[in-house]
Amino acid sequence: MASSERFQLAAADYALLGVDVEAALNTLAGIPISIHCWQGDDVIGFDGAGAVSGGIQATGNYPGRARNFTQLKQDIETALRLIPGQHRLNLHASYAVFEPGQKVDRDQLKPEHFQPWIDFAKENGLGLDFNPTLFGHPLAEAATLSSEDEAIRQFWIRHCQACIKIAEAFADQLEDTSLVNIWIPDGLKDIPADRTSPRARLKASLDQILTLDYDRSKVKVAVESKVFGIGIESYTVGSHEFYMNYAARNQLLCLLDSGHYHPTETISDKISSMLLFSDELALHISRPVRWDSDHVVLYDDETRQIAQEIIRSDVRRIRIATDYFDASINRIAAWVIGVRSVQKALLNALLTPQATLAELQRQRRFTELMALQEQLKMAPLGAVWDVFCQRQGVPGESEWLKEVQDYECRVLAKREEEEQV
Ligand SMILES: C[C@H](O)[C@H](O)[C@@H](O)C(=O)CO
Ligand SMILES: [Mn+2]
Repeated sequence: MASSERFQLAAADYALLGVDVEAALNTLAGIPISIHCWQGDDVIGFDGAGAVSGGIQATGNYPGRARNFTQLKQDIETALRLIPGQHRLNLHASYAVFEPGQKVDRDQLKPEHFQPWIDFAKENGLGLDFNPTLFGHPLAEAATLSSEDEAIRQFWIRHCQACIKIAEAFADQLEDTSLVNIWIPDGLKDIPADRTSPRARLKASLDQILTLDYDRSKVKVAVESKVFGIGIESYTVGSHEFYMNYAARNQLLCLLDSGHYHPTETISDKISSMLLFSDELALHISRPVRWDSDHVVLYDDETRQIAQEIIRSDVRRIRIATDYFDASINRIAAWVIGVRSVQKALLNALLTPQATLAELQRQRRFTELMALQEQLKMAPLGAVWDVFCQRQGVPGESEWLKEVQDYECRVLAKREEEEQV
C-alpha cells in the first residue's frame, strides 16, 4: 500500500478518536529541539584543554570521530538532512574555533571565537544555545564554582560570564533567544564532613555571575543538577534542591536531565510541578541505563511520557534539548535516532486524545482510562510519521540509514586513513 493511502487510513482511525492529524503535524513541525553538538566528537571539544572529565564518559571507539570544526560541521549538516523540522544547535564553550596562534583560555572567550558557528547557524536556519564548559580542563580537576581556591573559583566565574556574553551575541545576530545552561561536576567521592560550605560557595559564585549586565530577554540562564557522577558518588554540590531553589529565587530556568535522578525517579513526573511555579523549564533528554550513562535516546516509555507531559503542559514554555554521547556506534546515526525518537514521542503525544483521557481520569473511570491508553499503543503512528518525514523532505524510517552508511564510506572512513598517515 502506498504511504499516502496508509496515511489516509491512519488519519481516519485517529479522527474516530477525536484527533486531528493535520493539526498534530503542524504543531510538530514548529517544535525545535536543541541538538547537542557533543555527540559528534565524544565531548572532547576543540580547545585541547583536557580529556572529558567530571564523571561523564563516552565509551566506545567507533571510527570517524570529528576532529575539528570543519568535520563536526559537515557531520551535523549530514544529520540535519535526516532529521525532519527546523531545530537549534547546542554548543559547549570547548568548541571555540581559534585562528592559528590565537587560542585563549576559557575565561577569555569572546563572541568572535564562535563566529564560524554563528555563520553556520545562519546558513542552516538554526537557533543557538550554549553551555560553559566546566570540565576537561586543568582547573576543573578538583572543583569549579564551589572551589575552596579563590583563584580557581574566579576563573570559572569569568568563564560563565564570558559565555553569557557570547550567547548574547548569538541572540543578537540570530534574532532569537539563547539558553545558557550551567552544569558543574563538583562533588565528593566519599562522605562529606561539610555539605554546606561548598554549596554556599556555589551560591556566591552564581550570584557573582549574575551581577553581569546582560539582556535577560535575549539570554535565558539555566542551572542543571545531578544526583551523582563517577568519582563523585557521595555528594554533588549542585543537587536538585539546590538548583530548584536557586532558579526559582533568581528567575532562572531549572534544567532537568533525564539521567540525573535516582534510577526510579523520572523527569516526566516533575514537569507539571515545575511549571506551576516557573514560567519556563529546560530539559536534557537522555537515556540512563543503570546510571547516567548517556545512551542514545530511544522511542521508549520514559521518552514517550516526557513528550506527553510536554504536550499536556505547554510546549512553548519548555526548551527541549538532547544530551547523550555514544562512541560505540556511528555518531551521525546516534544523532538521527535520538532526535527522531524525541520527535516520534512528541507526535505520539500530539496524536493522543488528551481531553478524553483527562476526562476519564476526572470522572475516576480508571478501567476505561487504562483500556483506552492500551488501545492507543496500537494506533497507526508509523504511517503519520512517514508522511511527516516526506513533507519535511527527509528520508523515512527504512531509508535514512543507507545515507549514513554511504557517508561513512565516503567521509568517515577517510578520516581514519588520514589519521594513520
Ligand atoms: C556535556 C553536557 O554539558 C553534560 O552532559 C551535562 O549536561 C550533563 O548532563 C552531565 O552529566
Ligand atoms: Mn545534561
